[in-house]
Amino acid sequence: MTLLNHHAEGPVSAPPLLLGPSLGTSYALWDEIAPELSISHRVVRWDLPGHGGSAAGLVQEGATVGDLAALVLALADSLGIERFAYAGVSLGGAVGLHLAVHRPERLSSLAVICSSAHFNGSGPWEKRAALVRREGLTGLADDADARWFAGGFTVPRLVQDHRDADPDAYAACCDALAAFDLRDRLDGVTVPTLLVAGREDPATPPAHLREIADAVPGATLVELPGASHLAPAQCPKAVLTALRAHFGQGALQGMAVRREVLGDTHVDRAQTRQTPFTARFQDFISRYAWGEIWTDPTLSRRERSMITLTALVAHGHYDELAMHVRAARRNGLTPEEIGAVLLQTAVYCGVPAANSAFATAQRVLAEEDGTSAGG
Ligand SMILES: O=C(O)CCC(=O)CC(=O)O
Repeated sequence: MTLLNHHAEGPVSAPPLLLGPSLGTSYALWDEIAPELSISHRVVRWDLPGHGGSAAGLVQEGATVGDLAALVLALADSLGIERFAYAGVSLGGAVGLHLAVHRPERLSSLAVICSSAHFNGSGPWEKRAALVRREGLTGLADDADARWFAGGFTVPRLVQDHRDADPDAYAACCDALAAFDLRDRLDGVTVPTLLVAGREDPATPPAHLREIADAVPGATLVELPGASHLAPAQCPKAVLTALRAHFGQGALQGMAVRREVLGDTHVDRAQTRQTPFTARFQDFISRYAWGEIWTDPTLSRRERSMITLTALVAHGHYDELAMHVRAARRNGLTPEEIGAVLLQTAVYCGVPAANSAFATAQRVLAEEDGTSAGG
């Protein structure tokens, strides 16, 4: 299958972040931002069909945002990326909203920039698609600066990309915008969502982003003064700051839970011992184990402690077991309950494993509670 043209940067082991472009542009829209984000993420930016380096034949007349989202998922699949953070501008943002509504299991976090849950109905886009199918893109590209940028700013490369886009693919993308309306699905979005609006954006003014922010539970809205429709190109620093804060949230939240469960002493020690070599691993633990798994309310912290103790016994990780016996006490398990968990591991993990586990737990409980853990 032909894939969307894309550019990947950043460590392959870093959390994936996909960046989507707006109509008429290419992944060059992210030139000022992607290299910065790739310090902490595996950044994959992609081109719309018939734009940049993507084949025009990837979309046909009557295309939908769902079709574009399917192409993005095919790209992610081809790169072995199951779950990813996503940021998109305008049509690229609509793709992100579609994924959040229809394929939430694929998204860890979403940023929708200068975009909307609807693009003012089908009329203007049907007209634009017909114009481009008839006359090509030259006229529209000539006017691009006024639609995309504020205050005489321009990015010649992006305007050139607009001029060079394939008219039929561009028109098919207009068809997708014409049919797009997710307003009545926004209250079901569960992925952490950031909205970024350009105060000077004539295409998707702040009211469009505010409408999403008001409907999506827990969403955050940032409005950028001086930014028009292509905020990542015109105000890259402000957009980068907003994206960093949003996509770094998992690590912050995870660190708070990590401290609650493992205690400040342990976490401070781990932080002090951190080196450039281990920093990525420490960040991964905070963000993923603590920011995603331990924060998931489906199971209580007591239940998670019981599962974790069992898994550590099963694999003979006695140093980690000692740490998690302390965590289990902090999560409310009594010494008797910890003993009952370890007794059960004797059945499912084996008596020698449980024997070592009891010795470890007895030592820790004696230190923690100043008792001999029931003798
Ligand atoms: O180029 C424009 O006129 C803006 C088009 C729009 O709002 C959709 C997009 O940028 O993806």
